[in-house]
Amino acid sequence: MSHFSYQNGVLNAESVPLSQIAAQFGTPTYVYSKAALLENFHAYADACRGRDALVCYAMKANSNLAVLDLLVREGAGFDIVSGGELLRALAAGADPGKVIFSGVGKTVEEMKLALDKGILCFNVESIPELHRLNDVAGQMGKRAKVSLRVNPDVDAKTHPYISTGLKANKFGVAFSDALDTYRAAARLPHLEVAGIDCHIGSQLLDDAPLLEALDKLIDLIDTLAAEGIHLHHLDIGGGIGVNYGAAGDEPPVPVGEYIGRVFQRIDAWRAAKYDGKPIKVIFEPGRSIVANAGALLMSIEFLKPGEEKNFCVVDAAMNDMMRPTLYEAWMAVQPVTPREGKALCYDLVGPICESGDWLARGRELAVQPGDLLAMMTAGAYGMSMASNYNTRGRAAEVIVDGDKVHLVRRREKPEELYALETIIR
Ligand SMILES: Cc1ncc(COP(=O)(O)O)c(C=O)c1O
Ligand SMILES: N[C@@H](CCCC[NH3+])C(=O)O
Repeated sequence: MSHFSYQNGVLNAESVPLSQIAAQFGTPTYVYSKAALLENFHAYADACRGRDALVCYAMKANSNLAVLDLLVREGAGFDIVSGGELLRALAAGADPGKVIFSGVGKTVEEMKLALDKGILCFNVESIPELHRLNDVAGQMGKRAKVSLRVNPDVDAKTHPYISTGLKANKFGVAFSDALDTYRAAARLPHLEVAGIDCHIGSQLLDDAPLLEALDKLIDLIDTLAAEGIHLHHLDIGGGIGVNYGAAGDEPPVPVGEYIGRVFQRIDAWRAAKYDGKPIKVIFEPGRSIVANAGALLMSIEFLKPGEEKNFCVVDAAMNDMMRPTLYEAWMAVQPVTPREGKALCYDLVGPICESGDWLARGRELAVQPGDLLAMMTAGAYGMSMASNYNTRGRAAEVIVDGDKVHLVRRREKPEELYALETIIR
């Protein structure tokens, strides 16, 4: 169910008109629906109920503290990729015992911080990383729990920039090297081999590649068990993709169905081969928790008819939402208060000095300067990828809860953007 809908001719977030939010907080503003966030998280959590499972929200998708806090209160764990994300998760009250640390380039300082805070597991991606973590843990008198991120060489059939599980990608340990790498890890005194992990890519609409990767991990767990290396958890990586609403797009497989199929396979395997030994299952969804819970609200500055194209110049830009220019991603754009009248075909562009500064192309819109537009399904990889390019302050963020609106990040002021810099005299 969408928590953004037209009521009395105005697009609402839950029961608040977006026009009211724009009047109160200005534009561009990210608007999130609390009900949608919770519903999306519960699609995972409910499907895992009664199971030894953990949903670790991949906070890179949207790391606003208020979003994290809502998920902490629902029992979420977190998938982090930096020391900064760890501190952010802890600031939101996360239980470090539910935090897993992914990423190919963990620094010594990040490892120290994570060991000090007592995270659940490091998802290690290479042999040099294993050695670094072993050294750091040894110096601290600790044993680090590790899982190897195995690259199962499965085609996720998604955009090449967000496909991560192929041999050509920088991520993980090659499947053919996994056994030797586990043996090496098991010999290191300050590591405890705890699990296995993979993440083959993002925005997967079909779960077949995910299940193919799961089968490969299961085979490897059996091979390891035969060598006396017993794993306690299996982490299958990111979640299912979302429906961005482009014409002809396939709908994503429902989250509950996907998780059901994961447990079916795991149950069949444990009954047949793994002697019914317990194994915790970890999921790392990001996009599917937050994407459709968010919209980017913007105003039209100018309409600029061109010889070849008409441009609709808005006050949001590629620094607020990178997905279109970075991946040629199609994002839905809706007028907040639709007008009667002739629609024209527009490219939606921002004020940044780059031809790549576009948010949508070839959209039929009946609009006037000053009108509000909402970019839909913008809650994931929107604000978290925003920058200050062109010395633009990042957008405000609000969370709507029923008829209440909470400002959860105020708009940056231009003078804050150079406050960290120093002139040399
Ligand atoms: C290691 C890892 N886990 C989880 C995710 C989250 O993926 P998604 O947002 O597709 O659920 C990502 C991002 O692709 C990732 O790199
Ligand atoms: N940032 C990407 C997803 C990358 C996922 C991170 N591994 C997007 O907007 O679709």
